[in-house]
Amino acid sequence: MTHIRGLGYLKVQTRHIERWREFALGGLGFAEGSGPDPDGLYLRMDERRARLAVLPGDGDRVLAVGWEVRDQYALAAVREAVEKAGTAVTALTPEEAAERDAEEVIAFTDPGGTPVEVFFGPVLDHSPLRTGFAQKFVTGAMGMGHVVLPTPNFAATVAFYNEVLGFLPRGAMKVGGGKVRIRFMGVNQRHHSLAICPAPHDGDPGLVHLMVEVDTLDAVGTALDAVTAQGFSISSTLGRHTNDRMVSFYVRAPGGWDIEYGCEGLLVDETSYTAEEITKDSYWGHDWSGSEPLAAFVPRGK
Ligand SMILES: Cc1ccc(O)c(O)c1CC[C@@H]1C(=O)CC[C@]2(C)C(=O)CC[C@@H]12
Ligand SMILES: [Fe+2]
Repeated sequence: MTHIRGLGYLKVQTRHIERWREFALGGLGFAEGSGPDPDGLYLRMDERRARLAVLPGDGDRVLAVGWEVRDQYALAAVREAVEKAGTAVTALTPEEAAERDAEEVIAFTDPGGTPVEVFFGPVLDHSPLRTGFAQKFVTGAMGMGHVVLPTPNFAATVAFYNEVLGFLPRGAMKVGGGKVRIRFMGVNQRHHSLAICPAPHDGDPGLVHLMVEVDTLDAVGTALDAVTAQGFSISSTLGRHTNDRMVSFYVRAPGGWDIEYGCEGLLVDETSYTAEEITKDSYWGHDWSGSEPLAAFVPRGK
């Protein structure tokens, strides 16, 4: 049983805030939101003030992966489980929680080095949402999307999410000549809210990709045209994944990680689902041959 309901927010730092602004607003059709840092880029997808926060800084790295729980009791249960597993937990101050638009937040680092936050009580923004292509982002009970995290401690990281945080296994795919498996995990009807990938190091950028889902194929195609026209590098062409049936493309964000932008993701029925092993990432498409190397997979110093 997991208390975690979905991916709530993602906070990243970048050296390229102006390029990020063009990318997210004109290219991906996020709506501009609001937040505490006047120089920050706050991106709205729904009735939250910001789902994706991009803050200017001296590097490109993930600052927090925010997982949402139902209430204060669920948050206390998560805190107890993480502490019992021997991981130090920080309870953020009410001021720090308010900065994240949440009532209460705890923070800790996972075995791969990713900064994790767990929160309840998101603050809502009820003003009309105007997305760039009049598309709707698929969030709600499915959370904001999924993240793929790199880790140099693969087994420990997978065990932490499954056994301490209670993420449900949602299948795997062999990589690296069959020696290791990428592992997918879910907490709601979205096939995966998280995937864990073996990587040579921790540290920057600490992300492989963030997937966001929209309600129409036309919005996916429109975003693909827009980021292409803006000169962003397409890491993978359009394709349909075999596990979550998502039709998506991947585009390189400033900072060396990707945004996956898709539609038509599967709804998992837990009464019949069993964890599968896929042998192809996609039924068609998803040509990665033009991809610039993902920073998470390039050994340090190269
Ligand atoms: C296989 C798969 C199914 C559903 C997804 O949402 C999804 O992101 C993936 C994996 C994509 C994966 C990646 O993100 C980094 C580069 C990878 C490891 C490849 O080189 C092939 C599969 C790619
Ligand atoms: Fe993905």
